[in-house]
Amino acid sequence: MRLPKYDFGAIQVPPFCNGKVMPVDLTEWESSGRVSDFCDSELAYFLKQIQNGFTITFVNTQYIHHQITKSQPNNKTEQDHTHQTADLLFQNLDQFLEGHLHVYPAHVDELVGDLVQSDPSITCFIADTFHTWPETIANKYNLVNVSFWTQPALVLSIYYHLDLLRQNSHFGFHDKREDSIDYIPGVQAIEPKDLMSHLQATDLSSPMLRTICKAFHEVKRADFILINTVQELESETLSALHEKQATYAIGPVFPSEPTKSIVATNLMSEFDCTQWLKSKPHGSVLFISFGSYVQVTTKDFEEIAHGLLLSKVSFIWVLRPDTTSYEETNILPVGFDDEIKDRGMIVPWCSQIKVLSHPAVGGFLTHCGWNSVLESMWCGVPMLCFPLWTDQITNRKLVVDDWGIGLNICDGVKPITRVEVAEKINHVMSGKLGHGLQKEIKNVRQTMEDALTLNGSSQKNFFQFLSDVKTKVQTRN
Ligand SMILES: O=c1ccn([C@@H]2O[C@H](COP(=O)(O)OP(=O)(O)O[C@H]3O[C@H](CO)[C@@H](O)[C@H](O)[C@H]3O)[C@@H](O)[C@H]2O)c(=O)[nH]1
Repeated sequence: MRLPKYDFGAIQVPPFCNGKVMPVDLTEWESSGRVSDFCDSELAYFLKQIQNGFTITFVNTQYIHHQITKSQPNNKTEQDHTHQTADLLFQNLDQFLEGHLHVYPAHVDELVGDLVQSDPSITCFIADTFHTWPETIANKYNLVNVSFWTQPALVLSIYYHLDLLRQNSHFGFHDKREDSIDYIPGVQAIEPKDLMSHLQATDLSSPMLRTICKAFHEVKRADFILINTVQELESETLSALHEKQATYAIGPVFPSEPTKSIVATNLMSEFDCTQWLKSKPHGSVLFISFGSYVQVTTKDFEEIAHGLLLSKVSFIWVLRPDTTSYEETNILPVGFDDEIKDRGMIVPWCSQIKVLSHPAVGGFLTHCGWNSVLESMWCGVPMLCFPLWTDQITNRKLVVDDWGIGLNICDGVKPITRVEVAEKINHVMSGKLGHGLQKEIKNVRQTMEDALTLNGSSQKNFFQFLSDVKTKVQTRN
């Protein structure tokens, strides 16, 4: 079913909610290859699981839908309704967020209204926690409101208690307090420097902070919150959240055999690194990736490149075409290719989880995006942390300070230097330090595996969630 095109008015943002509405049998969808084209694999798998006893309608954005269609040269059945506004997405984040706040909700409202009218059996509404409108819309159409959180419980809990941070002058002031934050329920004392980057800002009127304040006000009124984390890893934080609201840790949300997954995580084609990895000794290769969209400054990029040369380790480096804002296509230092020869491999994209699970890989230099952290833990690969913004700053604390499964690449205050990069790489890849990290990460992997077994916490939480949703729906009816 395709809904009519909406007019996005004066603010030009990528068209959101009028994309593709898929009343899906995901089994069929997958075998027809459509899931594999889908860029948000977390959500696809999540939907597949949740299908248990439910019918799912998946609403995709028109922009993403267009990207998917474009990537399929043989797909002649889909019409292209999309404006070419994609580049605006990150070129002007503020403008994008203004659209997100002011234009988007009306369209979601209209879309959900149409859906509910055409199918009155729709009872439940699942949306990403960062959205600012779920409560209003769920209420209007009498739907059970489920918030889906894609970062650690620690990060959710901090956003959840923004009011406390403000009362204590740790957020929203120019001369913020610099002492530890020890009053967030279920959260051990945390330093202000470890807060998410958005909370380090002081301009409360910025579109980002307005979005955050509104979204985390809304989430308090959700009926249920699903979190892509593991109960045993964040038990105190989750218990404290659960006292306030029904919260379910159901992670890690990726296929139980991710290396066999047919779900691509991006529309860029994946470079196959297997043959190259086969030629390398066990645990000798460092994998480097900064996720799907953050950019590295040109200075940091250069220091990392030189640090790699100095370290002498073998590596695979994912360099997306937009990894830095360099205009030139060749962004690597002069002579880099000659120096690395067959020691290093640069790829535009690959299957990260396949690379991480290869025995030749012994370390991961990561920006600490939550999916990367989960995947690294799953594959038992110690991390070298280079957080860039948002939750990555706080995720680093979990990885290095709390779980002891990674090292900092730098102190986060002074700029990184090539010498320090090389030293840290060598620490992770060899010697006593590396072995200690490996021991800890094996325990974490075991915890994750246990959570996913039939009697494990994530499975149990998930079934509890399904049962609670059914009860809630019945009560409402
Ligand atoms: O060559 C590559 C590089 C990455 N990936 C995948 O891309 C995803 C990257 O996700 P993540 O590590 O979470 O990073 P971002 O794409 O940067 O994720 C955004 O969303 C996350 C979840 O909300 C946040 O934790 C991050 O801070 C935010 O930047 C992972 O599944 C990787 O396996 C690949 O498959 N191949």
